[in-house]
Amino acid sequence: MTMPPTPQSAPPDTLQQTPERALSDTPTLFALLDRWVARGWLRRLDRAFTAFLHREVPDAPPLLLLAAALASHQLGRGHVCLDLAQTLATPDLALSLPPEGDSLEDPPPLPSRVMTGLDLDSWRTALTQPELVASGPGGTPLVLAGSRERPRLYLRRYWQYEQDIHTRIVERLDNDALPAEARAATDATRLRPVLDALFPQPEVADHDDAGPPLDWQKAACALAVRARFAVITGGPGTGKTTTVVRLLALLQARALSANPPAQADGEPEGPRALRIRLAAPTGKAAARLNESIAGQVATLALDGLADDAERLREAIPTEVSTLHRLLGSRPDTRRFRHHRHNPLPLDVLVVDEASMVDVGMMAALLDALPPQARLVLLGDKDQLASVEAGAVLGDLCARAEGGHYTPATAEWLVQATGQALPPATLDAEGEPLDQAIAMLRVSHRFTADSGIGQLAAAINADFEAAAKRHTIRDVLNHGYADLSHLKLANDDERGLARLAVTGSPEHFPAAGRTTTAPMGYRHFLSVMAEQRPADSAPQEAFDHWARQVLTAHGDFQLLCALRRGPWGVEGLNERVRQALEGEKLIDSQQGRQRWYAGRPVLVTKNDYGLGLMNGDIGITLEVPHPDAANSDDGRRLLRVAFPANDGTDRIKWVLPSRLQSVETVLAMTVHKSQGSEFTHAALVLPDAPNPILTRELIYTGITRARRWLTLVETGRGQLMDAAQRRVMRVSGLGG
Ligand SMILES: Nc1ncnc2c1ncn2[C@@H]1O[C@H](COP(=O)(O)OP(=O)(O)OP(=O)(O)O)[C@@H](O)[C@H]1O
Repeated sequence: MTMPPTPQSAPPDTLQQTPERALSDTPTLFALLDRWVARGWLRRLDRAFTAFLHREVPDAPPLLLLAAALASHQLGRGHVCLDLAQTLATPDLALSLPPEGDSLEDPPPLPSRVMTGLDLDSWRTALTQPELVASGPGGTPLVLAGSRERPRLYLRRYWQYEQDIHTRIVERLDNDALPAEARAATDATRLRPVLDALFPQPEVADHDDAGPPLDWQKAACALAVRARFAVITGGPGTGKTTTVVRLLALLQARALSANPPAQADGEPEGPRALRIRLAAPTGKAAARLNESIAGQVATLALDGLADDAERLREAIPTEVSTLHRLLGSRPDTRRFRHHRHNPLPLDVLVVDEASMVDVGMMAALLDALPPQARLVLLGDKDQLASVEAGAVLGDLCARAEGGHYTPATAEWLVQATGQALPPATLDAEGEPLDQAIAMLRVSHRFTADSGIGQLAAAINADFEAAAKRHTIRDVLNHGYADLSHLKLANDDERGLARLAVTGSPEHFPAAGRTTTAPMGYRHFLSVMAEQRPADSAPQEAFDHWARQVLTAHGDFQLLCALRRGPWGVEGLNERVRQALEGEKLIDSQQGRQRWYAGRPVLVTKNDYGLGLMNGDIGITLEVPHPDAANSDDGRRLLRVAFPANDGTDRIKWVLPSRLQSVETVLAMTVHKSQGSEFTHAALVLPDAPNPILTRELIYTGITRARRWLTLVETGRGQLMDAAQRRVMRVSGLGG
């Protein structure tokens, strides 16, 4: 993009000596924006947007243009809007300043210097510009919303997204708008026997006189039956999938046993099964849900729920598609094939890993949903949100911990489930949205003796700083069998190499006492070397081999927080490549070859032509040259094997040269790892403080580990520092 011209040039000294002139003089403001762009503190896009506003309305006050530049900039950082009061309180947080400081000479003035003396009233007054700013619907490019004390400036499209999401959810929460038969179906006394059958009480009574502990899964299922919108949130292994499979069984059983409507000729039609669709934001997350849902549906006890249990089982789908595929994404446009005028042909939609869904996608999804259809969102509210603007699930679930169920909801739940809610979760003032949200609170994967579970809980706890540090230290020193705490010095190439190659099992307290052990990358590279079929073997043998290599690759992943630096993706990718080459597990000709057998790659952009989605992982493998397949002449070439991620176990073989947007994934950022899990995850923290290290990032990294976690500290204090820092997302959803 070429930079639009600066309206007039302002002498650079003016900027250094009196930077506050940028607030009253447009050329000075643009000179300042240019300096910020040159330093990477602001995006070119933000500057271009501001120049566009200036062209539209040349006398727009500089204070308005500054707010517009900063509002635009927030979108690239996950915020939906600019919170003016917060920006005045901490101006420097509005730009992308390098966390380690800008060491280059002659840095431009910081926002805190420019905005000295600016108060909220003056800023808000400058935004009174009817051609550019409105307080609601209209055609202006900007919208000023929020309260007088906390005004929020939006780019119109994002304001509209939030409005649409809010309106559509409110509509869905209104049960009175449901047809009478659907309302009757939420009759608690009719639900009770079905819920009792689907959620039997554990036979072993591990409870005291107070009665059995509340089964939140049963309560969540009941709440989700009541409305056309429901959220089930919970940490890893708390039973989100378990609950939703039972919810689908309940809804489908009811549909299949409903009185069939009469046809025109008086003959009853067969009962109509619900059209249920399952979706997830990434191909990887879709494949994972597909696997766990298929397992659960196959073993679900359905006796007593339907006359024909097998027919019911078959009517619960297990195929999961990506949201893009479901909505019908089209290359090079933000528009989808499905929208309100061409709604999705479905009755129930379940979206997993909803924490990764940004405002734009959520608005599109709600727009494409037919009015009577149900939407059930599943996800972990404590995980990192999407890198795109908006943390919709986190916003919706802001009050989930406290429940806020009204007495009416509590009473209904007693009748529907036979369970009383804990008094701490009741609130006579609870809002309609609260009644549709359930938080699962018991992990069935990470029990009390799991260090992964304990560490995740300690990082997430809302304790005061010293108590939190204490708890985290206790967990790390406890000696849990599944948790290794490793400290690596910056120059400890051998320690890093050992971790990457072998997984450093010797650092786990139970090493040697279990039949299986945590692995490193040697595992998948050995499977690749040892299980390769002969060149003359049929294609199926190569597909089978690729599946085994991909599965083995999922047994270990090095995760990190940053992209740059020795402990970021770039540094680690290179250092680990050298380590693997040193062990003769790969041969990249000392890094001269970009493509080599064993190179794992991550797709970084959707490629509709190849059917690959952002986040897909493939492994480069050596296969026989097509011309040499039958002659055994040893000619080979490299192809990258990807799982089809479409509910089948198909393998897609892609020529490396066709892959435009991929990167080596010997190390992966935690952001990119969302929606994936690894048998052994090694989370490497950087050696210097960095604001990107937050509680959400550490929690997300830790919970990528299914069985073993190695926490690697390379400096001092980064873990404790991060545990105290929360991601702050500015938005208007969820209060
Ligand atoms: N009430 C329960 N009693 C015993 N085991 C359970 C219960 N609920 C779930 N599980 C088991 O716990 C494991 C995790 O459950 P599930 O996959 O439903 O959780 P999830 O929240 O969807 O997990 P994920 O983090 O993978 O999304 C499964 O093996 C499941 O069978």
